[in-house]
Amino acid sequence: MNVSAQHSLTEKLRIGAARVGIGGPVGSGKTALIERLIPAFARRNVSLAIVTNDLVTAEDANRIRRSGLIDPKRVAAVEAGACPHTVIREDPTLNIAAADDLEAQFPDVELILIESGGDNLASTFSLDLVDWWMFVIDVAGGDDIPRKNGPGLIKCDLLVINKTDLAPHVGVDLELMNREATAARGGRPLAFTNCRQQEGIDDVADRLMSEVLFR
Ligand SMILES: Nc1nc2c(ncn2[C@@H]2O[C@H](COP(=O)(O)OP(=O)(O)OP(=O)(O)O)[C@@H](O)[C@H]2O)c(=O)[nH]1
Repeated sequence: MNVSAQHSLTEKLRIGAARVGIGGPVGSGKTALIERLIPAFARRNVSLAIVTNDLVTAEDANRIRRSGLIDPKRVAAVEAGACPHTVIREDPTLNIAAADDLEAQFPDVELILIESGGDNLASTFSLDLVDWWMFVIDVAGGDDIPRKNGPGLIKCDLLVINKTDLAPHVGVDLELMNREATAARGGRPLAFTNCRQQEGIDDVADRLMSEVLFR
């Protein structure tokens, strides 16, 4: 994490919940990752709230509310009405307001996960909105994705490569993907997950515990 991000994180923690972005292409498994992280944070006694972003619906928020994993009132929906990155980067006002509202309703909240709508590889989060962010790609999108050097993949605090269970079915060499993604990120961290079989989820949760919540 760079110095300004660290500073922003320290400032934010002093006045409220830490805010963590989850971005990535359509269908890479952002909502599935949140559904796995909710119980992982419950086991770690972290008070959680969630903001989802969709284009013109509240589809992802309703899916999480229906899951029974979290109090539905702790899930807020933002309808972007535009390219998803506009409301997480250019003008994050709607998302900041949604997170502020959750904090006002639930003063004990320690961590707010903000899921972007599915976007392209150039999608990034404003540090006015989040303190730390993940970018989720999936194995089925192709093992050439890390070689494309998209800003989302390069700049995020943690790259998550999901759907490892599909690797044998789509001819992806996970070791090669690991080497190329690590090189593209200059050695910064990445995690492999399989949300279907809950693999790698605890590693992601533990990283957030130490890097974001300092616990
Ligand atoms: N095989 C497999 N399927 C997965 C995994 N994670 C998610 N999926 C499936 O991939 C599809 C998309 O997952 P979502 O969690 O909806 O993806 P998303 O990134 O939130 O999608 P958008 O919000 O539309 O951008 C669903 O059918 C999931 O069940 C995984 O690790 N393995």
